[in-house]
Amino acid sequence: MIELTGLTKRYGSTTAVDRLSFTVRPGVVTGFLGPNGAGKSTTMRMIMGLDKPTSGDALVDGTHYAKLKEPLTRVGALLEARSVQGGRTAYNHLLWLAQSNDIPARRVDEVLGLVGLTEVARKRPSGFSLGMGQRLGIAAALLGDPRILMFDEPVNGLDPEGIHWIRNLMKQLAAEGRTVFVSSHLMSEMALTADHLVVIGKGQLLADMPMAEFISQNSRSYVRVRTPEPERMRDVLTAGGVHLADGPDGTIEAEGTDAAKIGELVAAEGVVLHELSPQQASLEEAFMRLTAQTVQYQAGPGTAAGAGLAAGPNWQQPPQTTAPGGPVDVSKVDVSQKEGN
Ligand SMILES: Nc1ncnc2c1ncn2[C@@H]1O[C@H](COP(=O)(O)OP(=O)(O)OP(=O)(O)O)[C@@H](O)[C@H]1O
Repeated sequence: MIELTGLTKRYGSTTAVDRLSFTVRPGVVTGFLGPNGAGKSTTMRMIMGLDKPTSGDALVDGTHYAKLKEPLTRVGALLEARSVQGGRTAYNHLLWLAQSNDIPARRVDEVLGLVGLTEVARKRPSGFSLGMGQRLGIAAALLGDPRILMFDEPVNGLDPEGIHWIRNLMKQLAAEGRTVFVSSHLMSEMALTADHLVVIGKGQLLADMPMAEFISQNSRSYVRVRTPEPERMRDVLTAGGVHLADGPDGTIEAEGTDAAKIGELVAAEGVVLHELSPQQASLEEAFMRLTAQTVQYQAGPGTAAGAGLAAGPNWQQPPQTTAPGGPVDVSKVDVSQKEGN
């Protein structure tokens, strides 16, 4: 278990992590999301004792990482900045780590096999591709067979087969009852991997809840309708009490009702439909919507994000999201450092 209590980190006038309190529990994959600069890496570094909190606490299994004896057997981590001694072979790098934590040498061969690097075990990591480097970092994290695993952007540089592999690996590690905490920018990947989400923006906690709840709380459900008779259809549906919004490419988005009701209303008036499809928001949409006002580095006009396509031009303001420790109204999160836009 990983427990954060009021964890805060300031660099001069920048508050990178702002009173974060949450618990990462065993048995599920917990995704850690936030826009660029939200404070994910800083949080993970503090959990690993690599950065000292300005205030607050980060505990792994009830203690500080720095106080763990043979830490690799308790916590395995792949952090963004990997430190692999260029002169050592992959095997010797892992062997050196194993020996420093009293881990038997045979475990080195095991983890090399597990991550698919057996054939290059005697090669130096300086010649490795980004994906191979990630695999070596994952091998190091798994070396001590720890109960707690943290991965910062683990699929970075991996090919589709590698991404598939790490997804299954994480699920398997969680199914074995381990604590698995993973950050990623790839929403589609996170949606397939994580059961639970912790979302931060500008260092503050925005959400801490199961994936399904996060998507339903932070997204709008609607039915997409396409018709060659838009005016007639608008009249019929509006008269039927359905709220309508303009969608892309001449589609109409009907809110607050289901496809069956819309079908019945238009059929009664003989309006022709070319499409009637309920829309389920994706994790990406829900994430963009929740964090829209906490994004530090934002694209300018003319890009998808700058044009507001992420949230959709007709979307309402984000709802209040309840996080442990109190509700956070994202519209009130400090946006004073926001750039551009
Ligand atoms: N060593 C440092 N000195 C000064 N500022 C720092 C330092 N490390 C991080 N920051 C700042 O703290 C904030 C959080 O950075 P952090 O790297 O933790 O965010 P992140 O969520 O991991 O971002 P990304 O998704 O882009 O990796 C940023 O504003 C960053 O510029």
